[in-house]
Amino acid sequence: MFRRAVTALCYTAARALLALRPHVHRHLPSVRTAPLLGFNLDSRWSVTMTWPFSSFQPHDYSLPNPSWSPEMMRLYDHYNSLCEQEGGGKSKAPWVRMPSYNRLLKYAKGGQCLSKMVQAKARLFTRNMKEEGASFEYVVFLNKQEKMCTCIFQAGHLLEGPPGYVHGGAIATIIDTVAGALTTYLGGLVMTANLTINYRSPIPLGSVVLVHSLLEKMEERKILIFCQVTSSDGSKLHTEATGLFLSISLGHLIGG
Ligand SMILES: CCCCCCCCCCCC(=O)SCCNC(=O)CCNC(=O)[C@H](O)C(C)(C)COP(=O)(O)OP(=O)(O)OC[C@H]1O[C@@H](n2cnc3c(N)ncnc32)[C@H](O)[C@@H]1OP(=O)(O)O
Repeated sequence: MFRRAVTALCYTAARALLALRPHVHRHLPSVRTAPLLGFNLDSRWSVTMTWPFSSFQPHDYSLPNPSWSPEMMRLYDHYNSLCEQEGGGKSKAPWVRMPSYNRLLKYAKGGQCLSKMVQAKARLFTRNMKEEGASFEYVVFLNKQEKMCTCIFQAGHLLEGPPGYVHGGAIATIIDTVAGALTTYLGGLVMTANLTINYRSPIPLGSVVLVHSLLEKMEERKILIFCQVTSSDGSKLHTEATGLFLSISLGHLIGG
């Protein structure tokens, strides 16, 4: 009974979201589900926020906070200056800042009847830390024309792996997140099927790096992405990765 109610609620939210969207890109049918992940793609390929559950606007974690270092702010200001501005300025600009929230689908149930406690407390892995600057501080900029993303990532002290350096799992997480953001833009709801990572040089804890994610190939449901993590000036290669993402239906997430 509860399970059916949750499923019905999800579909109702999805339908409400789709109704909000006046235009759907004709060549990418699965992009219809993108609003579920917190952003909306209109006919000009801009990204605008949607929030289906109430008039309450959730916190956008991709905006600057006091923990951002001068280097993080410098890069943020640089990419932000390349973006479309509210009110129509730079409307031809290819770059868009992607908003980022700490939950995606409020009543997701992971294919089973999750307890109300789990549902209420579920938070996106990369946005679950209250202390600003302690773990993942990042902002993703999307280049619509080039089908690529650049993420500015500041790795906080709780992401330590080897002493003084970032944990390989944390690096994999930010790569998965940035590639996931790009593939969500390109293909709607997606899941990571395969991630292959080569760690080339360690990332100092607390430093700011760039995570570049680029579309390599898109064949039906399969989206192949290439990623590189470099120092903030681009001179040092830290990590390279390829990722295979598969477009999925909403049913794959919320179970049958
Ligand atoms: C701003 C907001 C942003 C939001 C930003 C959000 C960021 C978060 C991003 C995090 C993303 C994640 O971590 S996702 C969590 C980690 N991933 C998972 O848990 C996925 C678990 N796996 C699955 O659920 C499933 O295996 C799927 C969905 C990946 C695929 O299942 P399926 O849909 O049934 O597809 P299936 O028929 O098996 O395969 C379809 C085709 O893909 C191929 N294929 C399938 N898997 C693989 C594979 N690993 N390697 C090679 N090829 C594969 C098959 O051979 C087949 O090819 P052919 O015969 O057609 O040629």
